[in-house]
Order: sequence, then C-alpha cells, then structure tokens
Amino acid sequence: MIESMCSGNRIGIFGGSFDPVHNGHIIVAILAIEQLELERLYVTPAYIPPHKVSSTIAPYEKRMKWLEIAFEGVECAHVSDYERDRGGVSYSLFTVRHFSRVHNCKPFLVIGEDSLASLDSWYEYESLLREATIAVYPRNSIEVETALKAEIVWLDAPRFEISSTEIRRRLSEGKSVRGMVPDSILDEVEDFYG
Ligand SMILES: Nc1ncnc2c1ncn2[C@@H]1O[C@H](COP(=O)(O)OP(=O)(O)OP(=O)(O)O)[C@@H](O)[C@H]1O
Ligand SMILES: O=C(O)c1ccc[n+]([C@@H]2O[C@H](COP(=O)([O-])O)[C@@H](O)[C@H]2O)c1
Repeated sequence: MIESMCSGNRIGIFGGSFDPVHNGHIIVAILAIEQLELERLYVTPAYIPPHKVSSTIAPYEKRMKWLEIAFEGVECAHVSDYERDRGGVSYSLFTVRHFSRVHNCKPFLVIGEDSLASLDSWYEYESLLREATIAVYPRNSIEVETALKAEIVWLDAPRFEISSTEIRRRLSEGKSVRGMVPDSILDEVEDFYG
C-alpha cells in the first residue's frame, strides 16, 4: 500500500465495484478532482462490495489491474488497495476513517447519484455523513430524500448513461464496448466478460 502524507487536506475517495472500470468512472474522477480542487483522489475498488455480497463479480486482482491501467496518467488520482488489505465487507465508513486518519482531515466521498439514493441503507450512514463530505455526480436515478440533500455537494457535470452493467450485458451479447472502456484494457475486458 502506497499512501504518503500530503501537504494539504483536500482528499477525496472514489469507491466502486469497478466490474469493470469504464470511461464514465474516469470522467467522474477527473471532474471531482477539478471541481473539489482535490490534492489526491483515492480510487478504491471494493474488495467485497456491501450491496453485492452474494453476486458474482470479477476477481479483485483483475478489477484492480484494469483500474491501475485505466487511471495511469490521471493527475492526482491514486488507485488504492486499502479495502483488500482491510479485508471483509468493504464498508465505506472504514475507508473514510482510514484516509481521514492518514491525512488528518475530513475527506470528500465521491459517489454517483444512484448511490446517493440508497445512502441511508449504508453501514452507519449517519456517521458517514458526519465524517465525510458527500460529493455527488449527477446520474439518472430516483428522487433523493430531501433530508440528505442538505449534507452534500453536487458536482456540476453532464449526465451520461454508461454503466458496468451495460458493458457486461453488451459483452455477453457479443457486442462491442469500444469507446465505453479505455482502449488500453479493451481486449482483456472483452475476453473476460465476452
Ligand atoms: N455514468 C455514471 N454517472 C455517474 N456516476 C457513476 C456513473 N457510473 C458509475 N458511477 C458511480 O461510480 C461509483 C462506482 O460505480 P460502480 O463501480 O458501481 O459502477 P456502475 O457503472 O454503477 O456499475 P454497475 O452497473 O455494475 O452497478 C458509484 O458511486 C456510481 O454511482
Ligand atoms: O458502506 C456501505 O454500507 C456501502 C453500501 C453500498 C455501497 N458502498 C460503496 O459504494 C461504492 C459503490 O458501490 P457499488 O456497489 O455501486 O459498486 C463502493 O465503494 C462500495 O463499497 C458502501
């Protein structure tokens, strides 16, 4: 695990299953870094995603490798293996506490609007709302409860439909996902899910 202290305290965490990482994730990360003026964004693949405990997803090592390649050259983004090192179910509160301790700050937790819609079912979500500033990337989803809206920062960014689900579906039907995932991982992703 490579985590060094930064001089400032504008740190973000962007977690996901990344099954697989897609170009939408890269756009979310870049715009979050830019608009939140982050010194570092920890892109953190879930070891065991809490809402997908019983689902079959690509092995952690593959998701991690694709992420590392996809985020190569994205300034201020750092792919972190913290959730594998911690083990168990990847509750975001523990990840927030970890980076908050490392950097001695309250981090931003970057999520898509669909995740916001279910945030009140997350592990100890009230603590999460206190210990991180939630930054939301707009995504077509159901209406979000007003009480949560006050606690969050909205990124000013275009909505787009790309999702890992759609990528897996297209590949299972033998369709191309060129342009949806970075070219640098396209062949491997096609082989894995195709
Ligand atoms: N197109 C998108 N617009 C906004 N946020 C997104 C988008 N795609 C993913 N995200 C956000 O990125 C984070 C990680 O997403 P995740 O790895 O679950 O990808 P996903 O495309 O939502 O996958 P799946 O379709 O398998 O649920 C989540 O907070 C999710 O809301
Ligand atoms: O902490 C929780 O209870 C929790 C519940 C659902 C999702 N999350 C986190 O949200 C991120 C996106 O999850 P997912 O399932 O949409 O890929 C990922 O980092 C998960 O660990 C976290």
